[in-house]
Amino acid sequence: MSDLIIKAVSRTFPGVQGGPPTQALAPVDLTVTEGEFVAILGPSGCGKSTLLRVVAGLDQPTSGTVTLDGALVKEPGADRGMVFQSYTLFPWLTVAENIAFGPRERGVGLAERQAIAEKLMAQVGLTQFANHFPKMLSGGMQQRAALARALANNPKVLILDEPFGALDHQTRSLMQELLLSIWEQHHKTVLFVTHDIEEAVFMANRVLVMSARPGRFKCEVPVPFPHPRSYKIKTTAEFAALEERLTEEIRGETMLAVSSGL
Ligand SMILES: Nc1ncnc2c1ncn2[C@@H]1O[C@H](COP(=O)(O)OP(=O)(O)OP(=O)(O)O)[C@@H](O)[C@H]1O
Repeated sequence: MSDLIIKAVSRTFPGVQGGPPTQALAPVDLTVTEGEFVAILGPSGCGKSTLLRVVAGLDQPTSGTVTLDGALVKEPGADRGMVFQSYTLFPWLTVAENIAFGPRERGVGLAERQAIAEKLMAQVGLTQFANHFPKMLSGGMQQRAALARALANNPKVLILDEPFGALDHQTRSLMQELLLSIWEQHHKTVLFVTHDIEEAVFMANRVLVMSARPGRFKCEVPVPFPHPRSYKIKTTAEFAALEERLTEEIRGETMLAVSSGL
């Protein structure tokens, strides 16, 4: 099983210009089993992005370890695909070239990487924009391309940090449905950070709430809705009850964060 195991991971940043160090993350433990979709919510500044950066191998923990499929994570790798809030496509590459970038880096031949790009462009609805450059695309289209690029190496885990945070409400809802349908087809392991409670409940199998900084996991809420899920579940009483519970949990932490000036 290619479980993602986060064991006693903490991160403290050194002080800036003689100031005190910042403990972003208390030691946290989390096991995400293969094929699970886990969403993480928490107040601003509680260390969510820090945790994802460590899992991605973009940052080193102060203590603890991250293992994927038993292998220690030390640096970014093709086994983890990432999408961030800010648009991170290479501006000098077309949509097709952006998506094929990872396979090209791994030495995949031209025909095979073109086939990968075509399949993924069809999946995210960008076939007609294969030769467009990122600046010619809307924000939603850029994030669809970013998602396709993250999937192109067929990663074991998708690491998504507020990927829809900059999108308008309607585009965001469509992106949630797209990601959910991709998950329902491929059952990738997903670690998803968001500020949007509805988004977390709609897509995840399990929602974790982090405490105010230094972040630790405060509570865990399983999401029992069966798949495939329709956007219509958002209007059910069960959905509203989960949202309400999570709102209460996060509200307490956000008030703590604000009162301590985090
Ligand atoms: N490179 C860094 N150097 C110093 N401090 C940092 C660095 N990166 C993050 N921090 C601090 O660590 C804390 C956690 O930051 P992080 O970005 O992980 O929070 P977050 O929960 O993702 O916030 P948000 O929800 O607002 O994106 C913050 O206090 C932040 O200022």
